[in-house]
Amino acid sequence: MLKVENVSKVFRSGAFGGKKAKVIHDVDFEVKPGEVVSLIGESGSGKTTVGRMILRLTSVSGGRITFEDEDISTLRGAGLKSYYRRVQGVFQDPFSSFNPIFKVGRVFRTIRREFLGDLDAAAWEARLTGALNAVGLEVAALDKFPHQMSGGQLQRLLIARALVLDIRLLIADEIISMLDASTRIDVLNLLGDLKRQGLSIIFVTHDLALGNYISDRIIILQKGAIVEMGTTDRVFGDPQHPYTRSLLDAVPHLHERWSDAELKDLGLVADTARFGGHLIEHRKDHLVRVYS
Ligand SMILES: Nc1ncnc2c1ncn2[C@@H]1O[C@H](COP(=O)(O)OP(=O)(O)OP(=O)(O)O)[C@@H](O)[C@H]1O
Repeated sequence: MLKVENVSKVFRSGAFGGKKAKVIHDVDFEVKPGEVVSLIGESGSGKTTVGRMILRLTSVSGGRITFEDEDISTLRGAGLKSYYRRVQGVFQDPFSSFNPIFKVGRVFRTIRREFLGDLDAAAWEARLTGALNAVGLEVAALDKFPHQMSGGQLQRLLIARALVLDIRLLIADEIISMLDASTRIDVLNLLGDLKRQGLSIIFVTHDLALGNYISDRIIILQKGAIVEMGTTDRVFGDPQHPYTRSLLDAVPHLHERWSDAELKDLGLVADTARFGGHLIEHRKDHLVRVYS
């Protein structure tokens, strides 16, 4: 579905763009329908730049990106609009996506005007209600101002804004790093639900523990290059690259299960695991609670 083929990125700076910095080196990977792929790496490793290139927010310097067999760099006008109906991004700071002086419903009116002008009022209402319900919000939420909502609710609204379109791929760039533990679980569970409904997700994170929980495949980026890529079980269970190993070593207790006695002491069920220093209770693919 999405193919990122030998992509590189050079940023130019200085007078007349004389200074060049190559920040992405021959990045090559694929995302299949309904697949969650995590891009993991330290700050500055190039995760956001890769996501922005896929979203065409920044250009590609070398290689190419295709979505459903179309080279996205060639898309213009109606073709580009159609692309954004299928591919959308949600970013780290939800507050920055809303203008504080307008009610949050405005972002949905903008989306309708830009992409869904052909829908009549009833079809639009049905679509909007469906998208909001999918993220656990009511239409009444649209009447609030951003400051009247929590970070998690705003993040849900942004996901709903993407869902109101016919998206097939969501780029989720550090979308839970600013949320508190319980809201993180809500948003992760929501992503899990969307994946089960067939949505592909590129989950950008520096947090290996969360990448572990949510992804089918893991891509480890270091200084703009992929150093390791594979199924989540393989990368976490048998890391090949020293950089992956060092990232894993930095996460305490990954994969370590609490003993039954410990769980009993805490009054928890056995289906509980400890990820990255958090104790995560999960049932049937659903996170229930995180204990820090
Ligand atoms: N517009 C730009 N101009 C010049 N350099 C840039 C620009 N955007 C990003 N970079 C550089 O590209 C490199 C990769 O940055 P990027 O934001 O993609 O990394 P990241 O892994 O997403 O980091 P973080 O987790 O901190 O967001 C960094 O060295 C950064 O300084």
